[in-house]
Parts: sequence; C-alpha cells; structure tokens
Amino acid sequence: MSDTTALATLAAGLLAGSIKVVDLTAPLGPETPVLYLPPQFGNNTPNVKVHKISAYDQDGPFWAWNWLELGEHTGTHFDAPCHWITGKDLPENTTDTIPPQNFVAPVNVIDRSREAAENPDYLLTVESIQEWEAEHGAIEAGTWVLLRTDWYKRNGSTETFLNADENGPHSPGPTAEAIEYLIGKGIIGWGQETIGTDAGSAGGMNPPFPAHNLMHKANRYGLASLSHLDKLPPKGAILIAAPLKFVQGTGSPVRALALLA
Ligand SMILES: O=C(O)C(=O)c1ccccc1S
Ligand SMILES: [Mn+2]
Repeated sequence: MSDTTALATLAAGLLAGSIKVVDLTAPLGPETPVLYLPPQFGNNTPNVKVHKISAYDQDGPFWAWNWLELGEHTGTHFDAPCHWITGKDLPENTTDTIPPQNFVAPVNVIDRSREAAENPDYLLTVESIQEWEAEHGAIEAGTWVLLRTDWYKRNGSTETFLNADENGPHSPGPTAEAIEYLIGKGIIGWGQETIGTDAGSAGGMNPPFPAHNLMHKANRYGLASLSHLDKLPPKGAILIAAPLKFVQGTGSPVRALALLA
C-alpha cells in the first residue's frame, strides 16, 4: 500500500468512525496534582491558577477568557531532553526544537496494572519487558513504550496520586536497567500514568531518576500523568503527543491522544 493510499484509508476510517480517537489526558486545572519534591531537592511547581480576564461582563461584554499560572510539568505532560542535566547540551532538545515528526508514533502498552495494585512500589524489569515481547512482539525502534498501571484512577487527589509516607512516595515505574534496555531498542520515549516518568523510589536508584536521567541523556522523551491506558491494546495504536512550542521549553502539558482501530 502506498503512503498516499494509507493516508486516504486513515482519513476514511476517521470519517466513518472506525478509527477511534482515545483521550489519554487528565483534566487540567487548579485541582491537578503537582509533583512535591522534599526541600532538600529544591523548588516545586505551584498549582495551576486560573485568572479571569472577562466573562461576558463589564471586563469584556461579549467574550470570556482567562490567563493561567501553569508549570511546564503539570498534569499530562511531555518531558523534553533539556529537562534533565544529562540532556541539557543535546541538539533539538527543547519543546520548540524537537522535530515534529517525533510527536506521532506507534505505541507499545505494557500492562502491569495487577502488579501495581498488589505493590505500589512495583518496578518494571528487563525480564518483564522481554516476557511482554515474547507474547506481543518485539519493541521496535521509533516507537513509544507506555507502562499501564491504572494509577490514573488515583488522579482525583494529590494525596492518593503521590501516595507518600514518611519514607517518601510509593508509585510504580521502571528500573534503570529496563530504561537502558529500551534505549538500546531505539524507542522514542517512555511514558506512564504517575506524576512523573519515574517510580516513587527513583531518587534512590542508580542513577537517580533513571527514566529522566537516561532517556533525556539519549535525547529521548517522557510522558507523565497519562490517563486511560486501559483503553489501548498492547500494540497497534498510534500515539499523538505534541508539546506546546514553548521557546527553550523543558516540557509542556499535552493533549495526549491515541488512534486505534
Ligand atoms: O519531570 C517531572 O515532572 C518529574 O517527575 C520531576 C521533575 C523534577 C525533579 C524530579 C522529577 S521526578
Ligand atoms: Mn516532567
């Protein structure tokens, strides 16, 4: 099939409704949970604030609009390589310079929701990825890998979403070795449903926060706070995740979408 025919077939499927568009994005507003880093780690992102300019009133009789206070890494968001010190000097590493070709790609969804329900500190290992590949096929270069844990169901409150106690946050994610393995496969990015792309215990890993450290060192991307990965198949969907074109941006809230038949 030629690319022209493939695109025409996609267009027909979208118009007929046989190609579905699935929203993978959490609601974004003042209630959106934001990452909390302990004081020794530095500053934090403030919560979203919405400031009314007008609402069909004396401030603007026929229109409504607002201005926002919004962190780059808030809600369902994209991590650019310059977000981490390991990616700070790489080419095309900011939200405004990443080639747009990289914002649309096939996606692999690894479902470890049962394991995460049994153990909030669940870590995805190389062996677990290889088991998944044996069942669903090899992870190909240029594709996304997303970890489904159903953690998005906790997104209604910061407390349940961050799930922290006196020992720190407890949420699932990848081991450093799993990220190294996926980088070796040539993936374009790593994503999950928790507040960030790393496990809650990632601060004590080697290197600390390996999904950030290693993915961005490889000039690859992250997606955090995704929702509804339970609506996606293990393989076969197309992910659309385009960050806003913030000049020299380290990341951006995104409307993450998936196309599937
Ligand atoms: O990129 C993020 O939103 C994120 O998760 C993060 C940001 C800064 C420091 C640590 C982490 S873990
Ligand atoms: Mn981020």
